[in-house]
Amino acid sequence: MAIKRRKISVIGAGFTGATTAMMVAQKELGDVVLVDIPQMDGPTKGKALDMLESTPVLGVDSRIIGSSDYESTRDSDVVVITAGIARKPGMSRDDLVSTNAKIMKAVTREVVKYSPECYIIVLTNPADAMTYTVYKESGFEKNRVIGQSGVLDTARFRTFIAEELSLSVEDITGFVLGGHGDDMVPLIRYSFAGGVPLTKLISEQRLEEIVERTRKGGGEIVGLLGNGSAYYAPAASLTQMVEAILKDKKRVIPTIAYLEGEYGYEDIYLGVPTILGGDGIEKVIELDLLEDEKEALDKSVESVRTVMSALPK
Ligand SMILES: NC(=O)C1=CN([C@@H]2O[C@H](COP(=O)(O)OP(=O)(O)OC[C@H]3O[C@@H](n4cnc5c(N)ncnc54)[C@H](O)[C@@H]3O)[C@@H](O)[C@H]2O)C=CC1
Ligand SMILES: O=C([O-])CC(=O)C(=O)O
Repeated sequence: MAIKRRKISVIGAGFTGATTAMMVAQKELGDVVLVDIPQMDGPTKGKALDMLESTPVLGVDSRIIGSSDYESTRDSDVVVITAGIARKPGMSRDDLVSTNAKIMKAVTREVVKYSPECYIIVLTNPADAMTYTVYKESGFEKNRVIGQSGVLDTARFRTFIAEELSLSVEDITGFVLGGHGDDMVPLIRYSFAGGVPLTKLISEQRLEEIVERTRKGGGEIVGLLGNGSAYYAPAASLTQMVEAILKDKKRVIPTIAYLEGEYGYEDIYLGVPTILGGDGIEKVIELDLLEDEKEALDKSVESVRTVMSALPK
């Protein structure tokens, strides 16, 4: 039997969606379908064609098309959802909940109709509550609906630590747990520079400042951009997750996963370390937490539950 080309659909052709489509194509992870609303049909097709015309120069054979018709997404292996509104300065991610929840429901119905076997990765904010919404609307198993926050939040933390120590970003590891909000929990105890605990290399006060900058990392970019939110690092994070699934890499990365008792929480999507591979979230990894770490995570869970309580029933 002939080997089938992989297909990745990206819903929402705005800043994050278009950048993700380009990065996924550049890595030749498969063919890409970029989808937006009918009113954006021309610009969506235009962006996709422009990307396609870059492939001879880049030397990659990914086909890229733009569309406002979900028929084009038929039989996708992975669908990335970036559709919805982004925050502007002065807003919190949680202010997006009601508008984006409606969009998630509409988008999910179309995605499921054409790709009932796919894996869905959700980026749209507030990401924990939106991933929960997509999970409920899709009727998929929990491992097939995955949210993005931890790769990005950890990448920000790693960037700031690498800058502080003048070391390669590659040699900094870390985990950020909890909801994708200002009370996320960067876990210092599980973060290392070349295997050396960060507490041996950076003062407690400086680490606290870096944790605080990480927590507010999204807001820092929103403030600088003035009219939208981050998209290069979010797109790189999504691309890493798509790759982990399509290549069955079994990466140990933080994702927004559905919890059924892990860490003591039930019926919630939350950022936790997971194994991401060919069957989506193959395992939630439970780290031992100290009392203050658990308290910080409880606080983050409270914030996620508050946002969830605003979801349309
Ligand atoms: N979880 C995370 O770490 C991150 C989440 N985000 C979130 O991702 C979302 C997208 O951000 P951007 O791409 O910067 O926004 P954007 O405004 O550039 O793009 C959003 C696109 O979604 C489209 N859209 C709206 N309704 C749609 C529908 N029903 N079907 C298909 N497309 C639809 C819009 O036409 C627009 O092109 C926002 O909610 C943002 O807050 C952004 C960065 C990181
Ligand atoms: O801050 C935002 O609104 C976008 C986002 O989630 C991030 O960049 O972390």
